[in-house]
Amino acid sequence: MIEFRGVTKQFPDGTVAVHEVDIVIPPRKTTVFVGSSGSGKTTLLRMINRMVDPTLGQVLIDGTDVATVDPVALRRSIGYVMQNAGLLPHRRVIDNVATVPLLRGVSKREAHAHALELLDTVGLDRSLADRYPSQLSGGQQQRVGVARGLAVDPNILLMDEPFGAVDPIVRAELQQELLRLQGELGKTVVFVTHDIDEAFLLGDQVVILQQGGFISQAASPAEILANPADAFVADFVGADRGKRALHITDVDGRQVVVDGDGRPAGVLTS
Ligand SMILES: Nc1ncnc2c1ncn2[C@@H]1O[C@H](COP(=O)(O)OP(=O)(O)OP(=O)(O)O)[C@@H](O)[C@H]1O
Repeated sequence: MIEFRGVTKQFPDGTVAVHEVDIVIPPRKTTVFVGSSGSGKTTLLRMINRMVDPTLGQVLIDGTDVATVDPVALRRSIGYVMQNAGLLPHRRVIDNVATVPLLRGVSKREAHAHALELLDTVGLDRSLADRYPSQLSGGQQQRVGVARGLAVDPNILLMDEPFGAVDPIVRAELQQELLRLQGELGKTVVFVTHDIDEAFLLGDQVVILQQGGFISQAASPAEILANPADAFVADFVGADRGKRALHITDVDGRQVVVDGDGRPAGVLTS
């Protein structure tokens, strides 16, 4: 379990990125931070592995304040996947995946064998292992980024807009892959996005942030849709514009569910 207790982050230039955040991130579930640009999502995420330290308050992992843990050791024990995959361009795919285990002292043979298994896990052919990142598609690079994040077998996987830079079709594939992986691996995933649809698809818990790093609501997608905490949330999730309002129409005796834009969403069965 990860817990933020009264966490505020003010940068030296005076910008308050995160304001008095209290939140519990349950284990083995996916929690998504969602909000518009500059609402403090990345800053919150980076406080988990001490890439950023809070100005006030505490971040605890299983009851231990991360401020008491060596930052390098902490970072090497937590998976981190970033936008554009963040791969090292002059290193082969297999070396990119094996980077952190090698730094932790795992033998090269073992690290490479595990890296090949991880390519299987993320749905990449092992024949790609010897390529360089520039010889892969954007979606393949992201998968390598996920494999690298999983390479130390972390309990916690941090993902910062990992699918932001790929086209919508590849993005939908990667989202489904993450759902599959999460079903198999059961990591504590903390995922950042500015896309509410992605948040609702992936999140067991969705945390909606406003400018200034305030949490408007933290709940399951169903709870947020049913009971948006305030007008900001209602607007952000599109509830008040009828975007997500579903209704039922009768087509040849079958009840078809149609969304606010008139698109069929499914058929009602009893
Ligand atoms: N090192 C820094 N120094 C000063 N201000 C910063 C620093 N890093 C972030 N900020 C500011 O803190 C606020 C929150 O930034 P953050 O990157 O956490 O937001 P975000 O929600 O992740 O945004 P985006 O979706 O654009 O990545 C912004 O106003 C940003 O300009």
